[in-house]
Amino acid sequence: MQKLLNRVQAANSLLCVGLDPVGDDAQVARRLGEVVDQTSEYAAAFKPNLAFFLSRENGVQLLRETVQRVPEGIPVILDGKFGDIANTADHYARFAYDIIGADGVTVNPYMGDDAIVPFARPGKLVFALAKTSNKPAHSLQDVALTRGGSLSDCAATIARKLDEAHGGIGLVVGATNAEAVARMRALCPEQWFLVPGVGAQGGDLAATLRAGLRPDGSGLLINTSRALWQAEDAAAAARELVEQMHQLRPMAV
Ligand SMILES: O=C(O)c1cc(=O)[nH]c(=O)n1[C@@H]1O[C@H](COP(=O)(O)O)[C@@H](O)[C@H]1O
Repeated sequence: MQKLLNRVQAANSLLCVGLDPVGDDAQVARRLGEVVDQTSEYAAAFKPNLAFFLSRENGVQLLRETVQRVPEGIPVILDGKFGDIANTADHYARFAYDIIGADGVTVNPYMGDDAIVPFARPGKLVFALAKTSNKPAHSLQDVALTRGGSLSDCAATIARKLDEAHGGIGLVVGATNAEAVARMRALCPEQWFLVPGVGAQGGDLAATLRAGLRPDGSGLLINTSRALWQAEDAAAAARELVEQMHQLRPMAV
């Protein structure tokens, strides 16, 4: 987490710039460069979504170039929502870290601990899906377990225990349900949450910060993707979000 902590402090920002590139090849190559360059000053992290690269010819190469363009010191979280058994997960980890050069990943914990642990390497960040931003997922994640709590509570608890054992493991919690953010924070008081859903999905930034910030005023990475990609002035849009965070945060990071 050290790279993330250093960057959050240096930029005084909790903004994660999501990179979900759409358009033709020429537009995408140009716009990716613009968004990275224009938002870097305000970015605590970048989160390229793997699907948006894999759906293009030469997408892996484009992803590598994009990661290389991110200034030194800003963590890159590869959003692949990886989630396979241990030996397969190990290959995904090699792809994300050794081929792409990412500092972190998102993982889907449905297959259990061994879908997560191969990604836990010194200096790397692993964000396990716990309570996602999309409403249809709740028919699964809200299932009540006979032993108490819901499936998403269980995912959060697994992530907390793995963090205690391995370090560097956080949660993905959607910004579309502030109550759920508060619940996840109650279950996992210390961990970092990657929080998508502000912007195109209509998540409430103020309510999310109130519900999810730790007492030290940190612990959340607020992701927005389409809102920055589509902005006429990505720098201004990123700056505005960071300024809103400063106004809403009870304490400096
Ligand atoms: O893991 C994620 O990043 C993720 C989890 C989640 O619960 N909801 C969610 O929207 N995401 C991702 O976050 C990004 C949200 O994009 P925007 O809705 O355009 O800001 C996309 O890349 C999604 O795949």
